[in-house]
Amino acid sequence: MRTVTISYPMLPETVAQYAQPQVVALGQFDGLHLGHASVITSAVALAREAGVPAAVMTFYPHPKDVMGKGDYEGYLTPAKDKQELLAGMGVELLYIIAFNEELSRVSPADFVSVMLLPLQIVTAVVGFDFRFGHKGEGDADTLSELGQGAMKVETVAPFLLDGEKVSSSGIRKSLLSGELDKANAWFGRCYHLRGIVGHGEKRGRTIGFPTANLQLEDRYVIPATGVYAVKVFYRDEVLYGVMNVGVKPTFHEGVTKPSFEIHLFDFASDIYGQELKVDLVSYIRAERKFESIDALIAQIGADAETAKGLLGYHS
Ligand SMILES: Cc1cc2nc3c(=O)[nH]c(=O)nc-3n(C[C@H](O)[C@H](O)[C@H](O)COP(=O)(O)O)c2cc1C
Ligand SMILES: Nc1ncnc2c1ncn2[C@@H]1O[C@H](COP(=O)(O)OP(=O)(O)OP(=O)(O)O)[C@@H](O)[C@H]1O
Repeated sequence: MRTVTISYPMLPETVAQYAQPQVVALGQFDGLHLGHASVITSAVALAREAGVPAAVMTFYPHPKDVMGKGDYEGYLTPAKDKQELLAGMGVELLYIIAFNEELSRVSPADFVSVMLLPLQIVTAVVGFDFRFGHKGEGDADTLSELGQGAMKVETVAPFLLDGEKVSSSGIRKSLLSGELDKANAWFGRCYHLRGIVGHGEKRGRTIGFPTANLQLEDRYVIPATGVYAVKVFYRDEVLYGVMNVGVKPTFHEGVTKPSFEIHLFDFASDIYGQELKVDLVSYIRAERKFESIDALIAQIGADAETAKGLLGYHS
C-alpha cells in the first residue's frame, strides 16, 4: 500500500501523479473498527469489480485534535497502525489529508472540486452518517450532487452490535472505563499499543517480577489504569504476559502519568530499546495501593495466574 500525504489545495503535481479511475472510502477511521471495516471492505469489493485501485482518504491530525483546546485524548490507531491494518484489508492507496484550520473552513463544494474530482474518483464510499466540509455541512447526498455524475456515491448501512452503532467514540469510552471486552468486540480484534522498551525504576526484578517498561510510540488513547492480560509481538516471536497500566500508588503519591509495565512469562532476554506491539486481551482488575510490598507481590502472582488462564498459556 502506498501512503500519500496531501495538503489543501492539492498541487497540480499530485493530481498528475495520482489521478486515475479509483474507488475511495472517505472518513476519519480512527480505530478501524467493524463499522469502518464494513465501509472499507465495500470500497475494496467495488474497486475489484471495476478493476481499479481501492483507496482510503482520511485526515490527520484528527479534526478534534486541531479544533479542540488541547484536550484531545489521543488516537486509537496512530498512522503506523492505520497503515498496517488498511494494507491488510486490501487497500492499495492511502491519502492522508493534512487537517488544519484552513481545511476546516473549506466548503463541501470546494472540497469536492479541489480534492476529489481531480483524482478521477469513480465511486466514493461513505458510511450512512458521513459528514464533511465546513462545520460538517456536507453529507452523502451533498457529495453525490457535487459529484455531478462523474463520481458515484455508495452509502453503507450502519454496522450495529447488540443494537448499538459501533463507533470510535463508543470505543474510547469503553477503554477509559475498563470495558475492554466491549471495546475489543467493537474493534473485531484486540486493542493494541506499540512502544519501545525503556528503563523503569528497576524495582520489578527485586520483587520477583521483572517488567518491560513500554514507552508508547505515539499518542494512543490510554486505557483505564489497572491490570491486563496481554499478548506481545516482539520481532517474529509471540510472548504472553501481564501488564500494569498505572501510577503505582503503593510506591508513589501524586503521579498522574501512567506507566506501562509488562511482566512477560518465562522470558529473560534483554529487550531494552526494542519495539513491542502489545495486544490487550482482557482487563483483570483496577490498580490499588497495597499496605505492604508482600501483599503487592502476592497479588501480582495471582494476577499472573489469572492472566495465564485467560490467555490459555502453559509454561
Ligand atoms: C501485574 C502487575 C500488577 C501491578 N499492580 C499494582 C498495583 O495494584 N498497585 C501498585 O502500586 N503497583 C502495581 N504494580 C506495579 C509494581 O509496583 C511495579 O511493577 C514495581 O514497582 C516495579 O516497578 P519498576 O519496573 O518501574 O521498577 C503492578 C505490576 C504488575 C506487573
Ligand atoms: N458503525 C458504522 N457503520 C457504518 N458506517 C460507519 C460506522 N461507523 C462509522 N462509519 C462510517 O465510517 C466513516 C468514518 O467515520 P468516523 O471515523 O467519523 O466514525 P465513528 O466511528 O462514528 O467516529 P466518532 O465516534 O468519532 O463519531 C464515515 O463514512 C462513517 O459514516
